[in-house]
Amino acid sequence: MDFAAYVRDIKDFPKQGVIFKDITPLLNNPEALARACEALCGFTTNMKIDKVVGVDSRGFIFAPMLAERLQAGFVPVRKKGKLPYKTVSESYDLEYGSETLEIHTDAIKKGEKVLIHDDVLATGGTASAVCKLVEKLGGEVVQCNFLVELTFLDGAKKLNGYQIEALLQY
Ligand SMILES: O=P(O)(O)OC[C@H]1O[C@H](OP(=O)(O)OP(=O)(O)O)[C@H](O)[C@@H]1O
Ligand SMILES: Nc1ncnc2[nH]cnc12
Repeated sequence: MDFAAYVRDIKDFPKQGVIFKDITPLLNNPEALARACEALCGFTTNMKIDKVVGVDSRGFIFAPMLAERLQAGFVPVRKKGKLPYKTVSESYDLEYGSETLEIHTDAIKKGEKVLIHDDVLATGGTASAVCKLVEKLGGEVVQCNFLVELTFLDGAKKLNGYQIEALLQY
């Protein structure tokens, strides 16, 4: 399927100079949504996955669907101040700002195999912060998968040593 036909460019959002990859047309189309989910699952064939981590907020769209299909648990990584229990946190820069992400301390057990999912890999700041959070809890990151990778922003370099998969590359 031509997934690219369902991702549109929005110029200067959320800031001047950024070309925002908007995945809502893909979410809006039942066939594209189902095929995208299937393809993301396909990246993990023959892998044992205990937990799927989704990143606040657009990572929350597919990560629970992937978890259900992979018979894994779902773990939300949230922006600062949103998780109610004890957390560990990590601050980072992304394409258009900086942020702090948090995870519950009991969300991942030592040695668990973890798939990290987010909609977009841009500079890699977000995903590498999430890898650090998982590892702080003793989890093993077995793959980071994305709908979209903006290769010109070199996010893969920041994720050196991790397996990265993306449905679409620009
Ligand atoms: O590779 P990076 O440069 O770190 O950028 C990628 C991150 O940016 C976006 O999230 P954003 O923080 O805009 O939050 P949102 O999902 O709530 O829109 C996107 O969903 C990724 O999480
Ligand atoms: N250009 C972009 N489009 C959509 N999400 C993003 N997150 C970081 N950069 C982005």
